Amino acid sequence: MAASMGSVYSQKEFRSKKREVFEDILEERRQSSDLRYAMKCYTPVIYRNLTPCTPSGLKTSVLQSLELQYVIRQISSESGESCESIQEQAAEILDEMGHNLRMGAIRLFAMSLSKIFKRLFQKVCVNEEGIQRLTQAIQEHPVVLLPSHRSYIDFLMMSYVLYSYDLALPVIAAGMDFMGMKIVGELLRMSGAFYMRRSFRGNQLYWAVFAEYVKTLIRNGYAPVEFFVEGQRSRTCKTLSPKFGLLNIAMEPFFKGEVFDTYIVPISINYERVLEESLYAYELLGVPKPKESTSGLIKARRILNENFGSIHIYFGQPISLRSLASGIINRTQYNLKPRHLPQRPPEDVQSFVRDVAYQVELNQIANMVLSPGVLVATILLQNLPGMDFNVLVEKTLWLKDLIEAFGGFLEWPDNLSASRVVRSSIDLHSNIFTLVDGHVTLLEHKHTGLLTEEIVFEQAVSLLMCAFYRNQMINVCVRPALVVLACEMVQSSIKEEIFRSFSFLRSVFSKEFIFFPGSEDKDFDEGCFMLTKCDIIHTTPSEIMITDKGTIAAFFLSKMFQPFLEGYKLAYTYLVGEVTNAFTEKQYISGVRSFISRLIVSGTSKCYEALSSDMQKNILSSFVQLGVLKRMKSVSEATFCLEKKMVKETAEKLGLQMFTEKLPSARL
Ligand SMILES: CCCCCCCCCCCCCCCC(=O)SCCNC(=O)CCNC(=O)[C@H](O)C(C)(C)COP(=O)(O)OP(=O)(O)OC[C@H]1O[C@@H](n2cnc3c(N)ncnc32)[C@H](O)[C@@H]1OP(=O)(O)O
Ligand SMILES: O=C(CO)COP(=O)(O)O
Repeated sequence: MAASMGSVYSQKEFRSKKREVFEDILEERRQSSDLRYAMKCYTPVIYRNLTPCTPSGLKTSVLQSLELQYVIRQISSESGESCESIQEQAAEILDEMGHNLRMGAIRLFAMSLSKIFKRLFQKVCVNEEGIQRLTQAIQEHPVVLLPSHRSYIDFLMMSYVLYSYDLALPVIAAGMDFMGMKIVGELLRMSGAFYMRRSFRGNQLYWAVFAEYVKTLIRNGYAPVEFFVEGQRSRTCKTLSPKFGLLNIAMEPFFKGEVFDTYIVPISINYERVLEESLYAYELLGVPKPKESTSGLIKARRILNENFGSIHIYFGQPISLRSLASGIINRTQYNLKPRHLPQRPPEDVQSFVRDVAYQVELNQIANMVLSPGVLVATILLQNLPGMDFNVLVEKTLWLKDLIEAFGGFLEWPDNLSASRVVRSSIDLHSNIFTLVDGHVTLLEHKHTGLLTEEIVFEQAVSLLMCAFYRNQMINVCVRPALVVLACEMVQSSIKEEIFRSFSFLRSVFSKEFIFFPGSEDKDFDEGCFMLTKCDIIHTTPSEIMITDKGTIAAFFLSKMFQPFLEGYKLAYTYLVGEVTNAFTEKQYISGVRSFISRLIVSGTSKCYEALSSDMQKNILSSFVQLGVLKRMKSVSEATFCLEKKMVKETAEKLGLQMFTEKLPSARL
């Protein structure tokens, strides 16, 4: 029943396994009383070895645990503070943290969310087999639910779906942002939220309380534990690199033999249109995220008049930790010390946790159900400022075949003509695309006069929103596309040279896209397999050639990733040409953003996507990894400085034109 790391399918096998039946759970809601649904008899499927425990009983058990008592004594002996006072601090942390799951709150949400979801969404489709697998898993072992994270709707919808299918409601790791929301903060806590600080490195007591709280939830099998391995909502709709801390904690009861097994369930939630789409674009351009507040929530009610299309929720194959770890993790090492002594995870466990996190995200990506709007956005971005509607329809059908051949899963309404499908996608995204006199254009991009920084900003907002939807399928294309880019950059057909260039690009873009650690060879082979399958390349044991038939597709894939390539080049130009001293991330982002904005105003570049703070943060992290930048930790804020010799050396060593070809002059 459960997939294990050894038997985990490759991307392409995963995708062929996805043609499952989806049920629209809003259909029944549109035909029967929401009040009856909210008040239904709810006797959920639960873990067979469940240790019943009230929210306050849970906190008491955490406070009295051997692990936490040990840490309290350790802190007391180091700090000289009394154990009683530290115990009080621990109790306060638990009061701030602890969930307070109540059926009353759940039923209130069931009623209100039914009305809200029916207003906002056309359908909410759930894969039935996924629910059946989850029902089985919940009864057998403690379950960790790991959904993708694109919207606040994610966690509301997760509990809503589990309630709808009479499954045990999850307890959910929630950032502190929500706790401060008047009334809502406590409502969420009563709906299963447990609150945690965004980051608590170095806070030994907080980490010990938090870790023991989560491990007690897992040991008791109290409820499925839900959290977002990405750590926050993705503003670009690309999967964010995983956070490991909470996952490591959730896996520890298994490592220590306190539970026989634990199921990790990757869940893919894909939106035809995301509520926060425009907020994300402004945030990526430097406008701070509005603080979560109840008044803000009430003001946002105007979106109830908008249509956000359909949602697809794919519950993936539950992954058995026991199967995954067999032959990889030597669990006897945990028996060498008393279990209650906190232990930093050993190296093999750290890399295992990292690998599980990446595998979960690759599963989330492989199981995303894409909508036609993703194709329209991708094609329009390559035909700015606009294009003929009929040509768009033709190209959309062509791209649909390519994406399906690459193993992507498209929800395409077969009962409608292609032009109807494209037309309804344009209508759904009428805040991004316009269709006038048979011509489709991207909003704000019809401008013909002189550009100013203000106009560039508005154009960037609509372009980033369009890129947001293209990014829903970018991980489906990344492997073949990097092979194509490598072929273009080495200007040779020698496979070995192309592989070297591919590996470099894969490491440069390791923060932009999700690659399983250490799987360069496998990713290269998979990229070549996908291109060969579509006749885009021809390979011999030592060569790779782009076929005549494949030039259009190759060009398309290359152009799709051009914004990333150009964005990294522009950042390199800025760093080498403009930066002299050490700088903070904030200084860098504002400096490079105005540098690029000036290039766009002057017509030297059209790389609006490089204005995004997400890309610039990834560039910093990537250049540090490459040794092009050095990161200096400091008490307040990390600073960076250019390793000039490394920059040239790195570029020559890797022989990549990306760093050697003539670049636009840095000083304007
Ligand atoms: C019927 C209808 C009902 C409806 C009813 C509605 C219900 C509705 C409920 C509302 C619910 C709201 C839900 C909001 C949703 C969010 O608010 S999402 C945002 C908050 N959640 C998360 O971030 C979860 C994921 N985050 C994490 O896992 C992060 O690790 C943590 C736990 C936040 C810590 O982050 P961090 O401090 O930045 O550090 P991180 O790198 O992750 O690792 C920290 C430690 O982990 C350990 N670690 C790191 N790497 C590894 C490794 N590879 N292996 C092992 N250990 C490792 C180390 O000990 C490390 O510490 P150091 O020794 O390095 O200092
Ligand atoms: O993840 C969160 C809410 O779901 C909180 O973090 P962000 O607002 O950064 O996404």
